[in-house]
Amino acid sequence: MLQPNNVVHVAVGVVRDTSGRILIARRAQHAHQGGLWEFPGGKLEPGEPVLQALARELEEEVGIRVAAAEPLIKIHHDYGDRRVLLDVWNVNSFSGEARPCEGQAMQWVSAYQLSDFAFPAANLPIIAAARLPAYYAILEGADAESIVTNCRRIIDSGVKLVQFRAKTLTANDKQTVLERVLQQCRHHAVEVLVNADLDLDISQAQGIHLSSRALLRLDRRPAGMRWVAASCHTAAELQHALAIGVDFAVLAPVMPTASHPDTPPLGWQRFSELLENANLPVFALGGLSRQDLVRAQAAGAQGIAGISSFLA
Ligand SMILES: Nc1nc2c([nH]c(=O)n2[C@@H]2O[C@H](COP(=O)(O)OP(=O)(O)OP(=O)(O)O)[C@@H](O)[C@H]2O)c(=O)[nH]1
Ligand SMILES: [Mg+2]
Repeated sequence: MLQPNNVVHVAVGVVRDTSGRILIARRAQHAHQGGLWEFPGGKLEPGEPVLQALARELEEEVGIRVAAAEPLIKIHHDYGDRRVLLDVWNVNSFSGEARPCEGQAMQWVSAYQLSDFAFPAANLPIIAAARLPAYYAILEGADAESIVTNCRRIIDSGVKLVQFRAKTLTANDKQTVLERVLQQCRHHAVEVLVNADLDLDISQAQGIHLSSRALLRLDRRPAGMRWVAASCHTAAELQHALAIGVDFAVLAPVMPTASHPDTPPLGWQRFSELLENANLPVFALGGLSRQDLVRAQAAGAQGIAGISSFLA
């Protein structure tokens, strides 16, 4: 891809072994952002396609041959002395055994250990993206029992990230149902974010999900939460999410939906344009199903969010 002359386009790999551990290496002291940890990768040569650069850099730096890679996230960052576009790919399929070919320190770590290491500033959203799954299910239901049943179906379908959005329940029921959902999810290592509009005690949950209205009212990230997410519909909302330190966003509606028939859909083209400067992981929402994952990732998304699509 052609970048403005002064932007350094970099191919970066989040390389995972069969147990899900991620490969990190330490940058040489004399290098740009020297001494900090990184995901292996490097600059594109003039005219070189990004996947070719990724394969070349991973072979040169850590001695592996990439068999397949999927787009994870693109980050634009201005270091003051250099502007970079980090073009980050998931590499789950490769041959050879990783080794530090340039004498660098190298380690395999779990996604959660990544925060124990010092990375360059641009890497914060890459670490969030590396930890997040590809599906985010929104848990709703007409009454308490159907919410608990839907939760079971979501868990059985293998989804690992859920937003609790039980808007139909009475104030009394909400907290009780949340506790049942949290218990169910904990058993299956499923993380739960609670919609902020519900106004519940969320100390046992893993995160909070802000509606776009709640997002715009805040001027800083809510404290004490592993995950802070936000619903966005516009570039301004995405920028505000980034400014206050939200970990990831949901951008909607991509396609027409029965639940919001009067809201014009963004379509994939506009969706992808909005993501160009988002600099944080974004799930696509609205009229989509699991089958749209490859399309969504090609448009720059972390993955797919949905209500009914996960209950099939
Ligand atoms: N590979 C890599 N580069 C990163 C990361 N995060 C980040 O800000 N960068 C920046 O992206 C640029 C990539 O440069 P690089 O030093 O890896 O490039 P390279 O392998 O081609 O090195 P070379 O210049 O020695 O040939 C640097 O400015 C570096 O600071 C990351 O996680 N991995
Ligand atoms: Mg490099």
